[in-house]
Amino acid sequence: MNQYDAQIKLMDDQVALLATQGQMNSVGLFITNIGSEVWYAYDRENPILVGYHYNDDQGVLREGLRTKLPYNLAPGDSVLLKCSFILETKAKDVILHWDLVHENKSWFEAYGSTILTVSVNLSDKFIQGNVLHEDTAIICENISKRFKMYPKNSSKIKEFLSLGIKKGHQDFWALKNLSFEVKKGETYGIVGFNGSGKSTLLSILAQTKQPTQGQFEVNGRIAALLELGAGFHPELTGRQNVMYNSYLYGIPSYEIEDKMEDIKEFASIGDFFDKPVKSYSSGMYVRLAFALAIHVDPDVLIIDEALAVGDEVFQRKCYSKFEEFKALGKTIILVTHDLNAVRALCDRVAIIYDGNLIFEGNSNDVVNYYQKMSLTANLQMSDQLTTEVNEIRYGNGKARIVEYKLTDELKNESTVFKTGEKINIHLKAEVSDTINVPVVGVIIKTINGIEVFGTNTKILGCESTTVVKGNMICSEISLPMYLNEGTYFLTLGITDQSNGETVTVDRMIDVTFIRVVSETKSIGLVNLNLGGEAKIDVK
Ligand SMILES: Nc1ncnc2c1ncn2[C@@H]1O[C@H](COP(=O)(O)OP(=O)(O)OP(=O)(O)O)[C@@H](O)[C@H]1O
Repeated sequence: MNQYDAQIKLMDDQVALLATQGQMNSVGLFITNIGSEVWYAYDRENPILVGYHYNDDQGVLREGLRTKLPYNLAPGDSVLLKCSFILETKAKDVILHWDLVHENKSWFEAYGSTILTVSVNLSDKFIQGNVLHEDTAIICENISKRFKMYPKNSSKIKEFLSLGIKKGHQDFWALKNLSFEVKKGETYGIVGFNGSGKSTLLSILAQTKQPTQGQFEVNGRIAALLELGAGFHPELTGRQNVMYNSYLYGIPSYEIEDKMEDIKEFASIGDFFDKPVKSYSSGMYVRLAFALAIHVDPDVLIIDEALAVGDEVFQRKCYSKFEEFKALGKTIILVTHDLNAVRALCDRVAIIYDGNLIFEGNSNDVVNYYQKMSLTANLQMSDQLTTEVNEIRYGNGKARIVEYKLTDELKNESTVFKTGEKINIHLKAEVSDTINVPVVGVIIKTINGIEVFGTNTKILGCESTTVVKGNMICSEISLPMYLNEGTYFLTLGITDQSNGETVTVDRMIDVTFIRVVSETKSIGLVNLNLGGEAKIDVK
């Protein structure tokens, strides 16, 4: 068995390798302590990564790695350096030489790139003690990320050849001074509109991108499910990709070989496990990626939208894995547009808007706030930030709810109901503009925001007639309370559902709450014991 001294992770997209001539298709890394290049045979059977090491006649350890790119790079294209591998060395420092080459049938034909040389002091930089507080899983301080936007490929070459004197790019700040902390065992959600910077943030945490400014630290091993199939090589089989990726996670091959059958079983993709991943459906990609991520035994699991692709059975399997992870005190960072999943899974949530972290709080408050944000066309951040989260109300204003009350079966006003009893929800709204198809609705949620039930006057069979300015909408929705004992929040609203579209007219989120008491005990959110029967025989 090997004894590993250090794990090197080297990433820096600010110093990406740049092809300058010909078509390049491989990235090579040479590691040497004395500066002379190490050559090694290229294995065509295993084209993704070839590792090599030996002690030279002076007893110095030499290493080389090569990664075949799945595409050709043209002049002006660059490639992000990302490397994580186990280095067997007793040396205190090493020098890494990165370059791009063109690999032909039997040999590397030409060089055509800048060669990047990096000195790595292993003792200082990579064998560090844990500097975080032991309760903290992740801490980010003033993280910013700038991308360089080049109008044309040639702008990049021109800038490079002028040694940076002629600026050919514009700066784009995708993240601006983000600071937050995630505690160990927390499930932390990140929501935000398209392009707000969520994936960029996760890539930084997963260490596939570097922040331009700021610092962050992660306590423990991190596994990330980023964009679909990221990290998988299309030509390799699922099994080979598992080996390759676990190598990147810094897990020795004997350890992952022991887990291979479990990974295969969890992924449940049958014979496809031994077929090239380029033949996979998007669902299969996710199954393999998720199976791998949870089996590398991470302390922190990062998930970017990936689960939406899997089918329901697999999603349920993943959610039960989440629960297991949470129970084990592991930390999860989840980016998703599925607000119900955020409510159900996350302890705390952050909203990222235009690269800024604008709001952080418990999942229910943040999701309510975010829903309001989504419906507010012109977001004025300063106004939004002063809004009280427990008074969230929005809509196009064509009608306004002016009165609501809850009554029991005897029409007495109440907020306490027995399981099985009827609840009547009365609502009155003043109309200030024409609404073609007014529909009144209610949503019932648990304290932690899970939507238990929702209905509306349309679903319940009411005919809607057009209302105009000066009219009053009066509605009553009656529902049997089959909820289990507990406290539930009600959201009330009016929508206009003409022409197949649903436009929110007035919506009051979590405007009131009820308490449900139950004489018959049961488990879960609903109580079906009222009509339930049971038999037990002893034979
Ligand atoms: N490599 C890059 N070069 C230039 N701009 C980039 C790069 N990667 C991302 N961006 C830009 O940074 C911004 C944030 O992108 P990011 O993918 O992080 O957003 P997101 O919130 O994850 O979006 P979505 O919800 O659509 O996935 C976007 O404007 C995007 O165009």
